[in-house]
Amino acid sequence: TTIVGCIYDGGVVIAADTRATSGPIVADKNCEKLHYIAPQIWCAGAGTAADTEFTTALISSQLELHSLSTGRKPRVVTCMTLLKQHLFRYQGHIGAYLVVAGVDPTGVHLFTVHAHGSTDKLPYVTMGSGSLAAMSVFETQWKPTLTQQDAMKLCSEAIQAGIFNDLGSGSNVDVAVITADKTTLHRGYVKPNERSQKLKNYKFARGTTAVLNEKIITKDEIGKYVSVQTV
Ligand SMILES: C#CCCCC(=O)N[C@@H](Cc1ccccc1)C(=O)N[C@@H](CC(C)C)B(O)O
Repeated sequence: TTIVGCIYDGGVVIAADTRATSGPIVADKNCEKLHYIAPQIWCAGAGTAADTEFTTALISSQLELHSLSTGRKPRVVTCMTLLKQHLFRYQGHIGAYLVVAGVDPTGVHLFTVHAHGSTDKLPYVTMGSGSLAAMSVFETQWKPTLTQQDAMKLCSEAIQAGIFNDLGSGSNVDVAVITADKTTLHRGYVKPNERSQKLKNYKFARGTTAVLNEKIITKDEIGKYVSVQTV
């Protein structure tokens, strides 16, 4: 996985690749790594797919209950604190590595939360197996004055660095843009690895493969050819 976050003068952008792996196998070529926490708080996840999915859903629920009880909009720092306390309690056994981003009444915020419970608050962040490729893009191109378009392009390029240089990352770029007035999710913002049309269509007419012999058998003779256990 390659996931990134970047603050700009009006909000925050997070982005992710869409590859899920199981060892050398690509288990999912288009999975979703950007998770909804609250209307203006979203989370990008790396690590164990199940852990990132369930942990973000759990904290989203806890944050909504907290927001209802306080009668206030949820804060990004509250989300980060709930996540770090949960993950710390499980001593790293919940393999969730998260970029938490959003806008709340106190401003624009971007955090990272690691599986063991450590957190960072930064203007730009990268995580996952492709994080070094992505960070090379930020360290060479980030600047304090970025427009929304600049930030979206920079995050997209950082994800593409992971997609093309890290085998744990691939396929498409998903992007979420969070500002004071709305959140926009761009699923498939860039699709740099779409398969081209196959050169030929490999549909062969019936009879292309010769039938060498044919045997008609009755239903109760099937047992001779196929072992079928009836439980
Ligand atoms: C099989 C299957 C479904 C996905 C398994 C699965 O969690 N893959 C993990 C790698 C991993 C981790 C721990 C144990 C085994 C395999 C994976 O692809 N993580 C990516 C992010 C998630 C959200 C898709 B990324 O960090 O590379």
